Formats: sequence, structure tokens, C-alpha cells
Amino acid sequence: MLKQQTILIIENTTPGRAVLSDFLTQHNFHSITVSQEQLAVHQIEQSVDLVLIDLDQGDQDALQQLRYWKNHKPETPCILVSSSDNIDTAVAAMKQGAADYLRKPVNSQKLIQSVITCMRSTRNAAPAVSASQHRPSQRGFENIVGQSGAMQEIFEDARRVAQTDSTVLITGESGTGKELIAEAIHRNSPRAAEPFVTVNMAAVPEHLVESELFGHTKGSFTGATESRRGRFEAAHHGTLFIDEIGDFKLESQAKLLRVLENHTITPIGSNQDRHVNVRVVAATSHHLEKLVEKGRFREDLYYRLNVINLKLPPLRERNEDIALLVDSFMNQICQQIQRERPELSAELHQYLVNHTWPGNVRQLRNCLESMVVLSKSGRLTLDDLPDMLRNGEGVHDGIVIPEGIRLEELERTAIQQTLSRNHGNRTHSAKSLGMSVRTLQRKLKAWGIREQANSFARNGSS
Ligand SMILES: Nc1ncnc2c1ncn2[C@@H]1O[C@H](COP(=O)(O)OP(=O)(O)OP(=O)(O)O)[C@@H](O)[C@H]1O
Repeated sequence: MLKQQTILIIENTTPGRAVLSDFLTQHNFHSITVSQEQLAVHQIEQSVDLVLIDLDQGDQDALQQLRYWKNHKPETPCILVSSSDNIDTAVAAMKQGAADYLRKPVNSQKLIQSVITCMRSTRNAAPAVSASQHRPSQRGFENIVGQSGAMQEIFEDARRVAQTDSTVLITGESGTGKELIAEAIHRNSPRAAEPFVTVNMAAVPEHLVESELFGHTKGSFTGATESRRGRFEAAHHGTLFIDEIGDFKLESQAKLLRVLENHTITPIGSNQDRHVNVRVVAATSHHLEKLVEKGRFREDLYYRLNVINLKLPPLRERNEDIALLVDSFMNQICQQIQRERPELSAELHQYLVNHTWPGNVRQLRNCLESMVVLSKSGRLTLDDLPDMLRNGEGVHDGIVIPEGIRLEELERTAIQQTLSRNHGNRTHSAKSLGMSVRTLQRKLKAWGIREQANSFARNGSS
């Protein structure tokens, strides 16, 4: 049994805090309880073993809280608890790195099981020296998996831009590997021996953005008890990766533009400019052009950042990479938690390859990790899939169609998911989709997924 591990409970109601705290105390955990408003920087700085966030404080606030936590203490597992059955929130939480998502009323056994599992999985993971426990230790291109044409082009372009000092804008949905590419660019650049510093704008509270980037002097605002170096200075001679640049407020955008043009920063409260030599790589999952049209992103900053644009495709557009990713993640995860690599049933493998993965590579990795950690035998099957996936997430049940998706992609996704649900049976799938088997076969052939369906059908009973 774990002894006196500390759990931080962020929950806005006093009775809710008391119930959770009593319950965890009974199970020998030490708990600290706060409401979101009470949460202070020193609590984030202190060492806690797990964070429990109540989503009923408002989905967006809780998700922001999660992002902030993952940015500052990526190694600390966060469990989200919610009475909402909004699948989008659950998906968003998992995409942003929640270790688990529990629906209220939470069965006490389930809560304890989740707490113990999340802590165990973190303890067994590699030491938290990197910004993410999921990242390989050598973070060059050699650790980025992808044999699809789209990824090969990205690698080629990224290697080329690594040699320059140009600003790079990496675009792509959350979890597609933007940060991984940014770091690989840095590791392959002449700045490789200098710092690679990251900052996620979506995770920094609005009033702290400028202090985070440019630093502040002691006493320059309430709470500034010490002078603090900003991320630009921390990245001096190296690379600064600014994630979710689209979340910058207009006022800060003007200041950022000035730094990019003059290479000088002025910490808050100081009247002295400081020279910084920093290469900026920015990333966003938003359509910046649209934000520019709406007046929410400065056009001049957009052009200044967009000198070189690398567009990472979502995982559903490069299914051919999934089998490789699965193989690589299974090896990594099993090595990290020192487990023998379990076998994957043919149905499960087929499911993983055909799933649309709205949370992209991150979600695929989290799914595999959760299955491996919780597995009781040496073989993983469809029954081992996390609940959220088994309940149809990623199948677009609510039909939320991502912007810019082509009809053909939708059709392909619908067909692949239906085949997966019907264990590769084309007759049942065609019937359920309201098309003839012949049409279904023609489409599969045209998309080059005939083999997968065949091999699945052959192995379907294994
Ligand atoms: N091609 C890949 N090969 C191996 N691992 C990958 C690949 N792409 C992403 N990952 C892994 O997926 C996770 C998410 O990647 P990353 O943080 O780089 O995505 P992102 O696009 O920056 O996400 P966000 O926009 O949410 O910050 C990480 O654990 C990363 O190591």
C-alpha cells in the first residue's frame, strides 16, 4: 500500500472537498484541498503526487487548469472527475494529458483504483527530467515515427530549416507531434547545445503571459515577490518553442512582434532592454489566417511567424503510420514499466489502425499505455480498450466534423469505423452503411485498404 502520498484536490465546493479529502484520508493518502480561485503558485511549485480536478467548476476552467498543470508539472498525473456526459470534454481532457477521467457519481473503489494506477504508472515511468514523460530521451528526427509521404516531406523540410535561423510556424491538430518536430529542429540546428525552452500559451493565465515570456522585476505587480527571468532569456542562444500561439491576446502580440524584430526584451517593471539571441519556433492548432480575418491575430505578426510553415497532418490522414507507431510505443511503454510486451489480437490491431484518433498520436499512445498498465494477461484484445474508446469515441457519434475535412475523408472514416465495428465483415458493414458490398469493395480497393480488410477477415476469430 502506498504510504502518505499527497493528493491535491481542486474542487470548488466545500462539501465536495470534505468528502473527497475524508475518503482519501481513510485510504492513507494525505490531501490538500483548494478551490480553483484559492490555487496559488506555491501549491503548484510544491511536490504533490497526484492532482484531482473537479470538472464541475466549469469545463473550460478545469481544462485550462489541467493544461496549466501539464505544462508546469508534466510528470504529475491529473485525474478529472465530472458529472457531465459531454464526450467532447472527456476527449479534450485525455488529449491534454489527463491520466484518467471519471464520471460522477464515482464509485469509491474505482476512484482508489484509478489513483493507485495513475501513481504506479508515473513511478514506473522514466525519471521526470524532460518536459514530457512520454518523450524519447534522444529527441532528434530518428525518434519521430512516420513513413507516410506526408511525414517524409515534413522531415525533409524540417531538416532543411534546422540549418537556418528562420522563424518556423508548425500547424496541426493537437497531439500530431508539433512539439516533437520543434525539438528535433532544435537538436539538428547549430543551436543544439544551447537550451530548448517551451511555453504553452494556452496554459498560461492571461495576466501572467508577459511575465512568463519577458520576466519581471521584484515588486512589479502584486505577487511578484522575486525577480524572475522570462522564457526568452532562458532560451538565450537557443530555441524558444511557443505552443498555441493563437491564444495570445492582442496586446501581448504587439510585444512579441517587437522582440522578433528587435531581439530585445523588457522585463515587466524594468526600464532596461535586454538583448536576446533566440530562434523562435511557434505552433498552433488554430487556423491563424481565420483569426487574422476576425481581427484576433495581428497580420504583421502572422507574416513574421509564418516564414516557414510545416503542416502536420492528423493521424487519420496517415493510417499507414499507425502500425509503426503502435509497434514503437508498445516497445517504449513496456521498457519504461519493465513489462514483457503483450501480444495484440488481430481485431485489436485492426481497430487501432482504423480508428480516427481525434486526439492523434498522443491519444494513441495514451490508449496503449493504459491498456498495457492495466492488462492482466500477456494478450491484449478489444476488451482491453479504455471505456471511452469502447463507447464509440472517435467514431464521430455526435458527428462533429472537423473544419476543412473532405467528403471523401468522411466517407473513408465512416467505412473504416463500420468495418472495425463489424470485425471486418464486409456484408454486415455494407448493410449498415446502406451500400452494396460491391460498392464497398470498390472503395476499399481504391483506397488501398483491401488487404487490411482481407487479413482482418482471415484473422477475425483469433
Ligand atoms: N510521429 C511521432 N512519433 C513518435 N511519437 C510521436 C509522434 N507524434 C507525436 N508523438 C508523441 O505524441 C505525443 C504528443 O506529441 P506533441 O506534444 O509533440 O504534439 P503536439 O502537436 O505538440 O500537441 P499539442 O498541440 O496538444 O501541444 C508525445 O508523447 C509525442 O512524443
